[in-house]
Amino acid sequence: MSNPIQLIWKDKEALSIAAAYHFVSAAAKSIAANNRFTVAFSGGSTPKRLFEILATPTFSNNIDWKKVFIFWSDERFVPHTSDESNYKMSRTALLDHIRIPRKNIFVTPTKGEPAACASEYEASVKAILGKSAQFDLTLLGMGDDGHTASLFPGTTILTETKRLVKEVWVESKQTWRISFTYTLINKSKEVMFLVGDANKYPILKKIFAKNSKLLYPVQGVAPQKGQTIWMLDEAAVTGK
Ligand SMILES: O=C(O)[C@H](O)[C@@H](O)[C@H](O)[C@H](O)COP(=O)(O)O
Repeated sequence: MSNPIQLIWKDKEALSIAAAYHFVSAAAKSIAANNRFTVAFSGGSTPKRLFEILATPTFSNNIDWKKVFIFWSDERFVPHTSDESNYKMSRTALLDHIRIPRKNIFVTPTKGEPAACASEYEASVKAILGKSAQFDLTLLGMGDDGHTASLFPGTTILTETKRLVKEVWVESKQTWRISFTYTLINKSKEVMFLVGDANKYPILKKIFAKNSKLLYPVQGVAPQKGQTIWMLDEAAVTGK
């Protein structure tokens, strides 16, 4: 496990542009090495801005989308047409504007029972990634309660070790979610957190403190063989 890298940008816009450059370069490297780029998207307003930037020709023309395979690190258990859907957000911000084969987009199933949908999604992950279950890049955000993906404080998924994807009941939101587990996230070659805004400061301060205690789900993200990059803005690291 490599030490996490922290990069601090002036504001959310600068952070998103930097993340877009990083995404282009990560895609190019993976495609050069393995002829494909496997990436997990996340929800939240920060990834949304990244996706909008990636949709502009400057960025999208530099990505060989035919070789990009997209999953979601977590999804709300709502129809794909719902404004709550992370897939819908990604579609409107990015996927509708690029030429990517439909077969490269692995939308989280959200019809029927959450447990069956989670198993089905796990099977898709295994089918595409094979035994290694290693994404080239996993994008994550962080909520102001310290959750990441749908690994919320106090939920049973936090102690799941066998599964790669699981359904989770989130009491605080009275809703089902489908989420990657730590096991899957921590196999990733690279994890990139996108965290902007002053409301993230109280948690960042605690988790980046020397000898920090294990307090929040986000602290369980530690890729075994991969690299974590925190893309932060000044507001998130100063609280101002
Ligand atoms: O579904 C959710 O609970 C949110 O989408 C969440 O997972 C999100 O990633 C963080 O709250 C960060 O969101 P921001 O990028 O908007 O700060």
